[in-house]
Parts: sequence; structure tokens; C-alpha cells
Amino acid sequence: MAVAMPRESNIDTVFQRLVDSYNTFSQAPNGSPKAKAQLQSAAKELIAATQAPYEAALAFAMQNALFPCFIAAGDCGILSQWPKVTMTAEELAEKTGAERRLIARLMRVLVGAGVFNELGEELYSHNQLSTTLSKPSLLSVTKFASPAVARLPEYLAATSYRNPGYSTEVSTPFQFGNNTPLGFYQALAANDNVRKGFDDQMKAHVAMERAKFQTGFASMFDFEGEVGPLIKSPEDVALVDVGGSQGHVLEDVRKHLPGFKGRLILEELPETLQSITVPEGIEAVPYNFLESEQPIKGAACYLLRQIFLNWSDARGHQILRNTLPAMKRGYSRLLIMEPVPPPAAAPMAAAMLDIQMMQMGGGLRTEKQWRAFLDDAGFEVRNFWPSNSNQTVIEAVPKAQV
Ligand SMILES: C[S@@+](CC[C@H](N)C(=O)[O-])C[C@H]1O[C@@H](n2cnc3c(N)ncnc32)[C@H](O)[C@@H]1O
Repeated sequence: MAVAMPRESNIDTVFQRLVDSYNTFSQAPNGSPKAKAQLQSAAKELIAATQAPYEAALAFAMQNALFPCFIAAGDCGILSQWPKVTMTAEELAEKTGAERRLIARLMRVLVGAGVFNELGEELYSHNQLSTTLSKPSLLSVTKFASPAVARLPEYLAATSYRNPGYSTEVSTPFQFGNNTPLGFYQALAANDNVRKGFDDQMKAHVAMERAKFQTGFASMFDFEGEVGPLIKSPEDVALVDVGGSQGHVLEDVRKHLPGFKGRLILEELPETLQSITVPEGIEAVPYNFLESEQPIKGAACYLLRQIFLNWSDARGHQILRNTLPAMKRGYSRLLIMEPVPPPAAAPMAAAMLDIQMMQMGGGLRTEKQWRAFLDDAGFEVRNFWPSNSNQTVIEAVPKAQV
């Protein structure tokens, strides 16, 4: 006679929490990030509740195998567009030159992690995750950023566990992990292929934000209401996107706010500007924000999206010092867009992004850290504008004007 397994006493409670979180999520307007984070956390809790402690610990520790399988699958061509909707391990072996038995082993891990669907013995199909991970730009950037992250423990031990970025005299984890004197963006500039992939990744966020959250950069801040009245003549500069990559933020504004007046200026490193097609209606100006003073004076807004997370406080202050003299008191404002993690219960994606940024000596800042960081550089925060994507807009002005 079968003996019923004793059930973990808290599974029912955890399951109920998952149902409640689902109900909140499904009723929340426009995919609320908080409701989404709670649902994800409840789903993880349910998995954990079904595992014995040692089973959970082993599953956690052995995740070190996942990343190498992902990279190997990318390198040998499993993660690529397939000629057919379903492929067997044998067909993948023919396509890639890798041995069938090895492919089956790599696929077991990837399928277990939700990459690819397994339809039967050694029979697979792509799913949304594997299709997205197959993008050459994503693969090349991930590989570029990996050695420094893998060697973080060594770096942290060598620097006596100081928070990376504590000194601009000390190599960053990126330099240490890659045995190079070049910083992240200098190394990127020396590698055309990866740099192009990086720029495409940045641009891909626009499509993702619009598709997933029915929102875009243009609607994360009330550009028309807040900035519109400041623009009196077509010669006035409305937005300078500093380090704006391919100009996708400005393009989004141009496209989705047709009534928004004023010049839109994209500033980027010369090597980036040389390799992109600047969108119509956008002016491009080569500029290195670490090396010299902001050349466009008196713009209504200086926009820095996903810039400060790449830099330590010291380098970030250098960027702000270079921006401040160009700002017209009582008129210009600074708009910073990046993820701002809550003081507790940060989403895992933000925590992971923070560690990726650690390799450059940068990282994410909480609201309290942003206030202190900007205050030290002579700015005062006017507002934190949350959005239903992972980005927050931080609006700040030079201190003397408030
Ligand atoms: C994380 S990306 C963000 C791009 C864009 N703002 C966005 O949100 O999509 C950082 C950008 O900063 C640019 N950058 C890096 N160092 C720079 C420097 N010293 N001066 C100007 N731009 C720089 C890079 O080329 C890159 O496009």
C-alpha cells in the first residue's frame, strides 16, 4: 500500500501567497513592477518550499554549470536561428559540428533553465527565451562582460573586500578580470563587433519597453508639460541626451511627442557616432563627458540615461562637474534615468545588474544614495518619477536655484 508523503507544513501557506500575489498582479494597472516582483518572489518561495534544505543548497551551488552551458551553446551555434521549427540532437549536431551526445547534455541543462522546449527524447524547439538569447549582440556582450564577473571573488580578496570604485587609483574589476589597463568603454571601443552589439542592446530596450509595458521613454517623464513651456524658439535646445548611444531615446521623444518643440541633441563618444545612423531630426555632437565641460550651454534638459550606474561616485562627480557650468540657473534641469532599487526587497534583476556594474567600479544607487551623491556635487533632487518599467527618472537642479 502506498504511504502518503508527509507534506511540508508551509506549502499550503506559500501556495496561498502565490495565488494572492497572482490576483494582485492580474488586477494591477499596466503590469505594476511591485506586483510583478511580489508574484515572482512568491513563485520562488513555492519552489523553495518543495525542496529539502540540502537539496536546495545543492541546486543553488550547482548553478555554476548553467552559464558555461549557455556560452558553449552560443559559441558552437546551438543558440542561433534554426532552419526548422523543431530539431533533434542529431540535426543540431549536423548543423553545428558538435557531438550529438554533448548536445543532449547541454540541452538538458538549458531546457531545465527554461531555455528551449523539450518535446520528446532529444527533440527540441525554440521558445521566447532561447530566441532572445540567440541574438548575436546579446551573446557577444555577455561574453565580453563575463571574465570580470567570474573573477570578482579574486578581485575582492585582493582589494581586502573594499567596495569596488572606492578609489580611482585602483584597477576596476573589469581591468583586473581581463588583465588590461583599458577601462570597460575603452576596451569596447577597441572591439568594433562587440561595441556594435552593445549599442544594439541599448537600442533594443526601447522596443522592449514599448512592447512589454506599453510605455516608452517619452512617457516616463512629462516632457510636454514640464519642458514644453520652456521652449520659446525653434533654436532653443530642449534635450541633450548625454551618452545617448544611437539616439533611441530622442527618437522615441520625436516620434511619440510630435508637438514637442526645440532641438534634440545626441552626444556620444566619436567612435560610437561614426558607426551609427543618427535618427532624422536629431543633431549629433561628439563629446567625452569625463574629459571636458558640456559644450551645449543652456539646454532645458540634460538627460543621462543609464550613465551613472557605470561609474564610481568619484567619476560620476566628474561628469556632474562637467555638466554644471553649462546649466542655466532657474531653467535647465538634469534628468537621470536608471533603475533605483528600493532600500529593501530589491528585485533580483536589479541586484544582478548592480553586480554587473560593479565590474566598472559603478553600481545602482538607492533613493537615499542618489540624494547624497547629487547633493555632494551641488545638485538638489526635485523629484523621483517612478515608471512601470524598471527605470526611474530622477529630476535634479543646481542647488542655488532652489
Ligand atoms: C549603458 S550605455 C547607455 C546608453 C543610452 N544612454 C541608453 O540609455 O540607452 C552608456 C553609454 O555611455 C557612453 N559613454 C561611455 N563613456 C563615455 C564618455 N566618456 N563620454 C561620453 N559617452 C560615454 C557609451 O558609449 C554608451 O553608449
